[in-house]
Amino acid sequence: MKRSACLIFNPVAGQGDSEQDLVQIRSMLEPEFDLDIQLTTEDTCADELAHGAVQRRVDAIIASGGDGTLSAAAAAVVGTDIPFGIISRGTANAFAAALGIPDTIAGACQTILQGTTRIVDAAECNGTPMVLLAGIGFEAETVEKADRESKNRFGAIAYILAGLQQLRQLQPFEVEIETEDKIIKTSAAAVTVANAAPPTSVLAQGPAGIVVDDGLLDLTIVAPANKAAAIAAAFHLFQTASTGNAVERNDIGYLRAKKFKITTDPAQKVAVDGEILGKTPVEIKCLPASLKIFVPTVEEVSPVEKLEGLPNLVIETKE
Ligand SMILES: Nc1ncnc2c1ncn2[C@@H]1O[C@H](COP(=O)(O)OP(=O)(O)OP(=O)(O)O)[C@@H](O)[C@H]1O
Repeated sequence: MKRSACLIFNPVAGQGDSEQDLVQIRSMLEPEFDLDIQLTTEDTCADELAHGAVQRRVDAIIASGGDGTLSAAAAAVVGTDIPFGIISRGTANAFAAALGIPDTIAGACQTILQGTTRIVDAAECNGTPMVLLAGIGFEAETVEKADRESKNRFGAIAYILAGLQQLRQLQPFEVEIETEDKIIKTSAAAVTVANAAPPTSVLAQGPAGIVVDDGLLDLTIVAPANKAAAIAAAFHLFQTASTGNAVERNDIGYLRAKKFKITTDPAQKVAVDGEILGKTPVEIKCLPASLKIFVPTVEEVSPVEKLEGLPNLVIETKE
């Protein structure tokens, strides 16, 4: 008998042809799964559909859409033992990048079909489930500026444009961060608490790698003195994220803990997994080993050599 799976599909996500995408997903998954396809609408959000599927005790829940759809569906699956599949069709696809899942439809479906699962941590921000990260200050303002129209026109560049626009109005704030064993007070322009983060979420990249199943959250504080320092700090974070080194600048700090209580003066906007949640204060805690996700059987290894395409290329193999 085929396994049952609920496919939650956002028909307006991303910039592709969603009818064609759905045909491709069905042709790959239906031979293996008895698919119950549920389309999101303006009023029926992915978490409502995923909650329904959890109650029906399906064998798998698969979400397909942008990061908004994926994190809303994941939020409903957190704390259950139902495996969760991700098929990204959005603008930034941070969810897939953070969890090491292919962002092509074929690669994502293949990952689900192979059936390998991994149990990862999730988190909770003021009671709302979170899988990736909470951005306080700068990032939340950027999320709000990268609106639907801008994403349709510019794709992922919308976030960079919104970030540059936001840099012009860099507003530092006072922050108090309380962990299980200390209270830290400082000034900051951005505070980011990550359970998992893609390399492109530069403001989360203080530590030398964010581990998604260590039972801990990683907090990064970015506190540049001016716009030039902000650009230098962002570039440094970008570099450290690509090389896997921890940051070494006085205006960037980081720490790890199971939970954080964060207050700011003045109150700052908070974005959780790319959606505006509200304003500070927030309490964020790790929910260890609470989400089972389909992952590739073999981790993709980045190639160590790339020579093809170079002009007049000759490669001689030595004896
Ligand atoms: N059928 C629909 N019609 C209009 N809006 C919808 C529909 N289904 C979902 N939505 C809206 O889509 C938003 C979620 O979009 P999602 O994140 O999946 O895609 P995206 O915005 O293209 O991707 P990204 O977040 O990567 O930019 C939610 O705000 C939801 O209300």
